[in-house]
Amino acid sequence: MGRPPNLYSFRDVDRDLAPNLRRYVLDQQNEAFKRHDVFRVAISGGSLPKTLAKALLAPPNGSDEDKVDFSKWEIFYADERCVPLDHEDSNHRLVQEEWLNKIPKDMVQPKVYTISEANLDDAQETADEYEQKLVAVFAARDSVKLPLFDLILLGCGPDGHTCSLFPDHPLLREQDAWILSISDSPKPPAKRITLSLPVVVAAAKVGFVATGGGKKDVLKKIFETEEGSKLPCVLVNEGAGEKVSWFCDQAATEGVSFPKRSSVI
Ligand SMILES: O=C(O)[C@H](O)[C@@H](O)[C@H](O)[C@H](O)COP(=O)(O)O
Repeated sequence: MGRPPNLYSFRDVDRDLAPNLRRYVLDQQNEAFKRHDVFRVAISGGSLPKTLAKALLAPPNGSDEDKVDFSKWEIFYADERCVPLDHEDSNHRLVQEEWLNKIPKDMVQPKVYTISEANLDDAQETADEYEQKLVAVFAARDSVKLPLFDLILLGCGPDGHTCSLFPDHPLLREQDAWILSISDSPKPPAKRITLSLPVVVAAAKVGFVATGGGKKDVLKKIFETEEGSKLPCVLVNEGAGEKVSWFCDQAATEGVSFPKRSSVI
């Protein structure tokens, strides 16, 4: 690994973490606009969309750097469950309810790339169809090795999983595909699709959001013990190094002695 990831620990989610997460996401948005006038971001489900809404739907401070321009956002799912888009297990439905539906209607809405509902019984087919959507956006697979997201925002499970990449699962060894299917997810529902590890590691930036006392043990494993060395979150830290930032609260980082920061500025 080159330089280590950044670990931020904030006192309070609403007052400290959310404004810092906003600043971080908008920095990545502004950099992406300079590069190609569009912001391509992938997001997970879990508790992340709620925190993201707190960060991104807050009133702007009036400065140029603080403008969210959803009209140039392209949102993808870092992982998705193979269920209809209006199903209670759908990450898209969760993201809509927690965040997207709350974007003021007079703003141009972001473009959202959802999975196809055509073959949900067949997780591999659903993964292939989603990969084709990425190919159409990021260029043909024979011309680029990997899609380059401007930002991937992820959660971290208590077992150290991220996206739908679970500890010790053979999918972690996949080097070629962009989107993978899993039919034996230990976290229900069993059938899902997920970005592959090489796609996550290739992103310009990767942001994790992990809050609450329930994340304390896994964060200690990820940042401090050899036992954590094969966990999917550790593989992202090792692969992407300083491109990775962890947005945590004090409850989650209690007892973690890895150097912590308390502001992105
Ligand atoms: O579809 C999913 O199950 C999620 O995308 C999953 O990868 C999630 O991000 C983690 O399990 C963390 O979830 P919490 O933030 O709720 O702990």
